[in-house]
Amino acid sequence: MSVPKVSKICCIGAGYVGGPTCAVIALKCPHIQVTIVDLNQARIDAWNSSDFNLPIYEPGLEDVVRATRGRNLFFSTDVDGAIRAADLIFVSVNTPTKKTGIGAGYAADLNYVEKATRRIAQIATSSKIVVEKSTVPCRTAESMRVILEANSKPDARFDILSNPEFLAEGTAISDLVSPDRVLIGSLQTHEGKEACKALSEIYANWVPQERILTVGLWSSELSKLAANAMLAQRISSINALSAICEATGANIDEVAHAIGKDTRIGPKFLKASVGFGGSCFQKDILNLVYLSESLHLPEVAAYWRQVVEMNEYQKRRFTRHVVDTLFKTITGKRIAVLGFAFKADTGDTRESAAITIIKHFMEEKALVTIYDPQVEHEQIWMDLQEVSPTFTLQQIKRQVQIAPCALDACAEAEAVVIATEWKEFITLDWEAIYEQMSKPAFIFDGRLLVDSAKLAKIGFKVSSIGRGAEVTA
Ligand SMILES: NC(=O)c1ccc[n+]([C@@H]2O[C@H](COP(=O)([O-])OP(=O)(O)OC[C@H]3O[C@@H](n4cnc5c(N)ncnc54)[C@H](O)[C@@H]3O)[C@@H](O)[C@H]2O)c1
Ligand SMILES: O=c1ccn([C@@H]2O[C@H](COP(=O)(O)OP(=O)(O)O[C@H]3O[C@H](CO)[C@@H](O)[C@H](O)[C@H]3O)[C@@H](O)[C@H]2O)c(=O)[nH]1
Repeated sequence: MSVPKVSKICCIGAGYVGGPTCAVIALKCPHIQVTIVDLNQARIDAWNSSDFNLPIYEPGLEDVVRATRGRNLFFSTDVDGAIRAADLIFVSVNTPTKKTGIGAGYAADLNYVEKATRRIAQIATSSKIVVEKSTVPCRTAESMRVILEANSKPDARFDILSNPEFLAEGTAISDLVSPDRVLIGSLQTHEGKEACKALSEIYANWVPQERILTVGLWSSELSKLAANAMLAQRISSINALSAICEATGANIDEVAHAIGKDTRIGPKFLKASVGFGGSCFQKDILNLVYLSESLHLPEVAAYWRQVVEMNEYQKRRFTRHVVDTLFKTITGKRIAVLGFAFKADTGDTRESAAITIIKHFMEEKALVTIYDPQVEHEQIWMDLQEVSPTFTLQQIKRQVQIAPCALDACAEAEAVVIATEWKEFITLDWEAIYEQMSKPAFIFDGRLLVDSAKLAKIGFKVSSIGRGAEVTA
């Protein structure tokens, strides 16, 4: 068997990964027709919208879609048609943490992956390369293979590859255009290696060969969980140190800079924060914890679980510090929360630290005003309802407001909390904000974003994560 020729690609799942990933493939491979399909009609309509009001906010994404949509990139709800036509199918559906049943709270819910796999087996009338793009537990490809083989038509054979995605939201397009590496896992059989070559050739249209790593299937699957666990572990480590800094007068930025200069450690992912968020870190570590427990490795499970526990501690510690500083009560006090997304340059709020912090503020009966430049208001209400099921939406709205700009959010507030590292918060008219706030005016910088000395000069009482005593004028 020779390397299969790929002229048509189907991507199942038009979300944060499927959309940008396959849009960039379409951009870089004009000779390949790429169809991204989803069951969610509203999402597909947004991808197809005439004013390019795309379902996700990602810098540079609109330009890529403008250049390719209708040329060799198509969005559709015709899942079966796209499966039938494709030579290669990416499975890029969601794999959230299970909420109920065996492994609830830890294991990945593989229901969406299984449904997509069964659909492929049912519909395909010719051979396909099926690529796991979703983040899945180690050996999921084996389950996919069994399902596909048990249900396939006589002329259809399937080769399964693992090709985890490493893009980060907010920088997805540059990560995809210039990835640190592309990882492809395959069975080490002749057919597996040929399928791997077919996918490598697609990436080779723009990714240098030395950055395309080909490994075994299980190594590829595990590497994705491992990469996220290692990245999150760095953040929990620096956040643990930030607590020591606050208690001793050391400065976490100085510590991070000093240790990051060691080339064995490196400077990235050492920014102390109010806690990591996003749809991946927590989910993937919990998945690794579950995997370790399933493999009867309780010490390994406990080690990784601690990364998530430290993150929860950091969020609790931050809220407690706000309450303590505001004279041990925030009941009825106005608090402006700047930022609701889990990081800057995205409208995504999944597992955002802001959600947990605001929940704690609501429990303390504070009056919260939120401003975020990208997050849809409906999303904020949905997130707050989900995190506080004992509150009705009406009750939430009595305590929480959403402001159209940062200045409005801060008006008459007693404290400003910076929860997301949006650049625009650095250059706000802080003097005007100070004028409008109750005094003493507090700022709690959960992202080490603003110039605390400058703000202290204006009159603010500034408190930054991982910095000793509060900076005041
Ligand atoms: N978000 C990220 O930055 C990121 C980065 C790397 C990897 N991942 C992983 O990629 C996967 C997808 O993540 P996401 O953030 O894009 O999720 P998402 O929820 O944004 O998108 C998944 C999409 O799949 C669709 N879908 C589910 N089942 C389907 C089916 N049977 N047929 C057609 N469509 C179906 C859903 O409607 C949804 O639109 C996850 O496993 C995630 O862990 C995410
Ligand atoms: O030094 C840092 C770096 C990040 N964060 C926070 O950590 C979270 C995650 O940030 P980031 O990793 O940049 O964004 P994600 O989009 O969640 O990307 C991660 O998760 C993706 C999904 O698996 C992977 O593909 C990426 O490689 C991995 O970086 C965010 O809340 C950040 O604010 C910090 O607090 N300090």
